[in-house]
Amino acid sequence: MLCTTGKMNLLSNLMRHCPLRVCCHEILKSNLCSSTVLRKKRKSREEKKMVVAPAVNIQFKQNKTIDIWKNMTISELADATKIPVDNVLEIIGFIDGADNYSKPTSIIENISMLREITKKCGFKSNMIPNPNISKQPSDKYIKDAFKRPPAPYNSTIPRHPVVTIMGHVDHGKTTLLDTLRNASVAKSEFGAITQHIGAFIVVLDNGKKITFLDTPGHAAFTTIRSRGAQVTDIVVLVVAADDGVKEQTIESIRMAKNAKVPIIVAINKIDKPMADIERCKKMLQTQGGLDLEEFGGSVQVVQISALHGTNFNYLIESILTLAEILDLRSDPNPPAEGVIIESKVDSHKGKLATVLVQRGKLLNGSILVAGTAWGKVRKMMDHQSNILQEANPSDAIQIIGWKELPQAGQEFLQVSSDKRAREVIDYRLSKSIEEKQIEDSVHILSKLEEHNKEYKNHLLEKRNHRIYRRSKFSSVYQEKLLKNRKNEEKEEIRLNIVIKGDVIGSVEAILDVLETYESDQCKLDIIHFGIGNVSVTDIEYADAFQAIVYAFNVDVLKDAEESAHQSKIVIKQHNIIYKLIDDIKDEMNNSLPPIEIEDVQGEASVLQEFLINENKKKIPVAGCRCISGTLKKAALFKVIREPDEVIYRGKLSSMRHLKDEVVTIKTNMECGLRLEDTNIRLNPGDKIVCYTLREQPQTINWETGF
Ligand SMILES: Nc1nc2c(ncn2[C@@H]2O[C@H](COP(=O)(O)OP(=O)(O)OP(=O)(O)O)[C@@H](O)[C@H]2O)c(=O)[nH]1
Repeated sequence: MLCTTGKMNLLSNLMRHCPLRVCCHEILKSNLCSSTVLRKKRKSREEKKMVVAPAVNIQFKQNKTIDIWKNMTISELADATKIPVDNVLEIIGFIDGADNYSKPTSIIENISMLREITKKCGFKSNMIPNPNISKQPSDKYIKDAFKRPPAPYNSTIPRHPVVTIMGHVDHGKTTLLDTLRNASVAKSEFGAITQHIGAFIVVLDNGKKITFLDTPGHAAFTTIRSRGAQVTDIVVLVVAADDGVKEQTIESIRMAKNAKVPIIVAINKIDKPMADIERCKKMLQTQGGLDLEEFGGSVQVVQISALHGTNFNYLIESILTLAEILDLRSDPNPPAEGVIIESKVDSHKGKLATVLVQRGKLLNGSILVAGTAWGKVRKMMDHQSNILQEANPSDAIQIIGWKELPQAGQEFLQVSSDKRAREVIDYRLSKSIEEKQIEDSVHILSKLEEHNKEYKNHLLEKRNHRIYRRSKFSSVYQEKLLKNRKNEEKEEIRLNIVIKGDVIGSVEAILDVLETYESDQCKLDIIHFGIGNVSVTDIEYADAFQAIVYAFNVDVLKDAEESAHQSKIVIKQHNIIYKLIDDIKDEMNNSLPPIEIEDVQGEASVLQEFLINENKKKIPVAGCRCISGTLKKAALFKVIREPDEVIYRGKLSSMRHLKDEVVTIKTNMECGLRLEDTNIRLNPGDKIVCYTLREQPQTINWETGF
């Protein structure tokens, strides 16, 4: 609401300009205030008149009609009437029940109120639909593009299987893929040259096809997990017959099972003299948890030699049989949908992406969106560089025509036009900025929380230390403290790392593998990851969190190298994923404190306690017999009371044989032992163990994470 002075100023202004003075006097009479108030305010009105009242020439009752609409704002009304917004607000101040409309942004949702205000401004009104409605973001109209709902079964047709090869390092995945790829080239009419596009299709004599994904197996699974999209239909698990089930064999089985993708086992290298097929099968059953067909389960096993191409026909047959059982089908009608398998910038062809079509027919000229990238299909090619006019479900093809490079793992969708693609991208970009802001604040909050926790632990540690020093080294208390400390340490130990890689596929593959290495002893914290050479920013991240930088297939920029040197940040470069993972595992092991191992030197049994006088105090001495090993005075001792309670840990202040102070006592010798803590009383039957401490490095058991 306007203050009375404001109203006065406006009124005086109106009176000067308004031809209907009576009307204004009426307003004055009915809405404003009594003559007493007027008199009181006159002085100040006169003073402020020139300053507050804008010099406007409002032509009231000009009978002009303006367009108005529901939810018009005060400033929109000011624009329509051409009255300065301050004056419109002042006019509103005279209207009963209009108190809510006190700002230029106030929305007038009440239509009769809107008409009243327009009338008071001296205009007639013409009601029109809100012209801004198409410009306003609305929750009801989401500009994103989505997958279509699944097609009914009877409008789908069979499609060929998409297969991923997985297995332990060096078990023959690449050799198998190479032999299959070469076979597919040899079969082609022109014997075209294959190029690596991340996938290839094998066409059989009977016309049946199989698409093999030639990306690292893990990358294909990352896609499944991150997008919820089923990229691969079947996993061929390669196990070397001379090596059996190994760590990454188990990991591959776990990933396939998690993604609910069926497995066919290819026992490879059967040509090798050390090949032990039966041992392999047993290991797959017991360690891998696979129910093999010949033991009554459903997992097919094929024995092959990837090097010599032995039994490839059986492998192909097994894949086709399983595909038939899986009844793989898809909707053949446009628009197309699928997944980006790989993407890169080619120096000749520009931005290229290998995509797997999962649904619909993809034609030249189609407009595609993938994440925040879009493009128009200018050219489609297979792995033999054959130009294609169309691609169908389960086909893996290379596409040229991207405006921006899409990322591996993203789903692509066909949209109706360039305009629609831009609308989707704009929407996704604005949403991703919002999401990034939320993510950043969550990250900061969680880091703050962690910091608070660490600070609390620090206080706890300090407090424990104070109590520890004050206490009389009570052995029971020491035991408890040791236990507490172990628990606290458990919470605190973490390895912080930064990961940089050459392409998104490899970074995702690394992240995916790391996800499977969880340990309660040491938390792995990936504080930052990305694509490209290691830069100063990466070093800054690492410095802030005291992290190690892992560079996969990328270089370290010169200034980043200097910055790392100055801030003593370790950068480790690798070009084999498993070596990098092993290195991280080693670092995790190294960050664990060594555990203390007690090496028992000898044991004594307390026969009787003697109390000797010393400085008017009675000091207990244990009369013992050494029952095993040797007691060494310089070592540590613990006293164990039945049933199994350690009541003292510490040193001896004296060790005597008869009257002599000695440094060792051998088995069967009798002795008098005096503990450093003279408050500990001893009972016959107590056991006194002499031990030394040895530090032993800890290693994490990856099977259990402990
Ligand atoms: N004798 C024999 N050697 C094989 C066979 N298959 C693969 N090899 C050899 O085993 C070694 C490793 O094969 P790769 O195909 O590179 O194994 P991989 O699983 O792809 O290894 P990574 O890419 O390191 O994970 C190579 O020296 C191959 O020649 C086979 O059937 N018989």
